[in-house]
Amino acid sequence: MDAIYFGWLGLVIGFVLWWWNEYWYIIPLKFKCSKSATKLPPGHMGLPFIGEMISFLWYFKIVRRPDDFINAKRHKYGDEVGMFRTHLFGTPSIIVYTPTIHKFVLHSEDKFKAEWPTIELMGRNSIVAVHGKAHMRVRNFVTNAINRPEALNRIATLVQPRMVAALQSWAQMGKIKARFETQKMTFENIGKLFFSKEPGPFLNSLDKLYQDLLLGVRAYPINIPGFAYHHALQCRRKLDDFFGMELDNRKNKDKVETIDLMDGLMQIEDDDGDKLSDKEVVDNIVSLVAAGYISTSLASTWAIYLLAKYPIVLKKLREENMAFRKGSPEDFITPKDVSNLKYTNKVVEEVIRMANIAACAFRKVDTEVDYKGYKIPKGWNVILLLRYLHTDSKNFKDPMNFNPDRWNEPAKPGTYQPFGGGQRLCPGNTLARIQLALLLHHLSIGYKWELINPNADIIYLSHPAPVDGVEVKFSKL
Ligand code: HEM
Repeated sequence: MDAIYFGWLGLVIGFVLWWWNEYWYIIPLKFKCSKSATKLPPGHMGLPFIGEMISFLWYFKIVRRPDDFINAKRHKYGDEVGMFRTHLFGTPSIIVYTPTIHKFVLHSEDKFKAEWPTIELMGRNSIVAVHGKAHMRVRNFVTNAINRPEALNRIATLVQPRMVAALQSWAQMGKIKARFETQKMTFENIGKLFFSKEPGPFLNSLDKLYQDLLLGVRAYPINIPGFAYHHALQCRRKLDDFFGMELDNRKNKDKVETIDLMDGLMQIEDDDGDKLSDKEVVDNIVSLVAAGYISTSLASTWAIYLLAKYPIVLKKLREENMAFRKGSPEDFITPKDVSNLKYTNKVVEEVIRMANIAACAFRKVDTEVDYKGYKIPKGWNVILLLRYLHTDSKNFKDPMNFNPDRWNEPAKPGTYQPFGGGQRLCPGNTLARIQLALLLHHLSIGYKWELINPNADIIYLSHPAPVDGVEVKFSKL
């Protein structure tokens, strides 16, 4: 009798929990929709509070097939409009996964606002935090500082010595974890390019501050001692102190030469002759380092991994780069050489496509939107699954195959968005591409390497990477 009673009770509780979010979020909206011709996108809102997080984590963390999260939904609800409703990261959300709707969302900044949950860590004046005209203004400064021709020319000159030194030291070690070593090399180059600091104990301490800051960006914003977010805020304050002092030192110099990104941010003037305020310079240099650090180093890690997996690609890459080799493998190449390295540039794109470093982009719906007869409710999140564009066989033939030759033809419009799009298109994309091409040059002409665990699993959270950190045997050619 008891067993039957508890069985029924369990069923009833299960039923209520399963449908709770639907009643809570959807029924009021459906009532509104019934008065208009629009309807909500298909989908399910999951359990109270956690929504569909279990399913998301199941695909991303446990079975490690992230794209099947969407495939399962496509299978269940069909492919009508390229979006589903769900509840993820504590918020009712719409997931979008086709080029057309990605374009619509990325190019409608007035309707879909980029929003960071932990904005204090990036700074309220940072490019990622501001909107509308304020965003355009800061963005102009930032893109100008990074992408001025003289800034890009400097990149090639400044990053190659550290790259060459790092590769030589890897060969001496004989066995490395590429993820760890590329991270170290990237931060040393960022130190040089962005704020002219040489490798050493001080730069290492800044590196640690950034690593902890970035842990806080992905953590729940609980500002209590012992929590990652609280510690990240402390790191942020220390970074503010450092960059504030650096700014004062630079302002007190008689003659300021534009040598790095921070100088660029300090000096550039807009059409009205205005410069960024001190706070704006600090917030933006902090967030540029944060945005460029792990992303660029992961691209390098993936290049090492994929080239080891695909020796035929490495052979072609080597042949092309050998032809551009100057006197010795340690000699540097110029940005002009890079633009002539046609196959290398295809390898760069293919690494970035396969690596899917930024799996998603997030937006908050600012005003209710009707899209092709479907309602996207105000206040919900929109999650753009950038990675899914690159792994969908509708967009790329045999998508899981690392094939730089696919770039003999341009990608179909809207299918390749590793750097996002619209007004928030990554301003560091050229910098990231050039750095990767330079690394590919020096790697391919001077070194050989072999994966120690060729079948290592791939993890997808917080960033995609082989679980062993890409352990390789590394030596001179
Ligand atoms: C392979 C390397 C990189 C990848 C895959 C990448 C990816 C992205 C993506 C997808 C976005 C758009 C996010 C959104 O729409 O919400 C973005 C924005 C951004 N990225 Fe990158 N990024 C990379 C390297 C860099 C570098 C090197 C820098 C700095 C120099 C940088 C700075 C930024 C900034 C500041 C934004 C915000 C732009 C804005 O809000 O207007 N990124 N990045």
